[in-house]
Amino acid sequence: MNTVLVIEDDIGIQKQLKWSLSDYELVFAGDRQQAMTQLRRYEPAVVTLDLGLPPDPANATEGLACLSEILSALPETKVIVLTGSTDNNHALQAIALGAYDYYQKPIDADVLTIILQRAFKLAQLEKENHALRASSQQQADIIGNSEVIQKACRTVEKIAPTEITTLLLGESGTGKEVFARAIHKQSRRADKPFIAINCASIPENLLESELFGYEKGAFTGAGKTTLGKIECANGGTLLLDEIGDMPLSLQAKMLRFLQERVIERVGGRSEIEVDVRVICATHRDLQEMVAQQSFREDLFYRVSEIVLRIPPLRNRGHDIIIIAKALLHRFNQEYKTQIQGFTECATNAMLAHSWPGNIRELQNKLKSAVILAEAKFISADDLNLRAGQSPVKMQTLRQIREQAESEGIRQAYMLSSNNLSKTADLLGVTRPTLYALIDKYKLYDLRSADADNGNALPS
Ligand SMILES: Nc1ncnc2c1ncn2[C@@H]1O[C@H](COP(=O)(O)OP(=O)(O)OP(=O)(O)O)[C@@H](O)[C@H]1O
Repeated sequence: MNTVLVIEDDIGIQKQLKWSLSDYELVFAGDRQQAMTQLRRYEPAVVTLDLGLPPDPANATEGLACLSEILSALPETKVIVLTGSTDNNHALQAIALGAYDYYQKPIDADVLTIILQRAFKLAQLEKENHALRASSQQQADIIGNSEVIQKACRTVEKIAPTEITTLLLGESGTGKEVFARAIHKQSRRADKPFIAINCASIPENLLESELFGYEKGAFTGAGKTTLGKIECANGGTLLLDEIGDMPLSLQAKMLRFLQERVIERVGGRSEIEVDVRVICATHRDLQEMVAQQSFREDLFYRVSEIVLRIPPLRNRGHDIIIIAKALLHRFNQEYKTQIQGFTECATNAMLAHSWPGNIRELQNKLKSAVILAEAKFISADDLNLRAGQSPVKMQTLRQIREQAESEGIRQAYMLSSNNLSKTADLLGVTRPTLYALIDKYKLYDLRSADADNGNALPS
């Protein structure tokens, strides 16, 4: 049942509303202070507000102040202002301040119900729109349409809302940190810190104090109490990158933190509780390290409650080209160049290369190609790749067809200036078919950009 906050000091009207709006859960407030308490407690999508509130019920001053306070606390709230029958000016003032609608007393339950229904419908649409934008934004960093990447993205969507400790496995440069950020962004911790620490890049003797912090005087040079990365991530997410490189001496302390979610700063005596979601990443074979006793078995099971394998770039088929195009666009902007694309030889060479350094290697090659290229199209030579071989990885006919379809949709979309109706016309399909294809290939950014153009999304 939808909740409506009714801000009304007249007990008679409160009762009348309770009786006539039985389809809603009504919560009441008689003045501004109570209103704000109820607002924080219930976060209702819709509020009705009587402008004549105590201590000055004959005027609208308190009601208008209450309206401003509501909208600055929860700007999405739909506030329906209830006014006296001759109170047109105040009603307009309220609309100018951001009220959703106004309604003149005496109350007619049928009319008010219609206004409420519309307000809830709009609130619901806005919420869905935000979610859609957020999800296309969140996945926007992980570029790629290949089956393996889409599967990994689906796993991210499933694990993000949980608190499970995730282990990201993948070769160097495959995007483990990008995936860790995607999990964070889609979790309830999204507006809290995301802190990453690379266990391999910090000298063994410093890693403990980097992670756990230290008290003033804990060692020579410890001039003031300093928080470690774990405490800095409190409320948010901590990425322990290259966990396989964590020295054995520190692994026991890390295990205790993961089990009990308490830490002790170096040189400290008290236990500090922390609320941190942990994601670990490594390119090492942890199971092999357990077998060789260089990684604690109990820690291994703790960090790998769920394992997500990030596929190497060479297994992502045509994604190589999609990522290369996205990077080219970025570098064109960064270096103010106008390279238009890749020669056919360069495309084949990229598909044939085994990319041991994965996306980082692709980035580096492209960056220097963009800076050094002398023509409008980047050649295999510019990329320092051997030209002309055919792709190493054979794809099934279905994969080839799906990739072509998804690329064709993007091309038509670009040609029709980001307008989905025109895209559908260009492709010779109906709008519903196009939407179904966009869903199938998860091209959600097309939908949200189209909404920006003022076109309605299908329900
Ligand atoms: N799918 C992707 N699309 C575009 N860029 C990506 C993608 N995945 C990763 N990148 C980029 O590639 C680079 C390497 O990614 P990242 O640092 O996440 O890899 P990693 O696996 O954590 O590497 P390492 O193991 O060396 O720490 C980053 O600049 C990142 O922005």
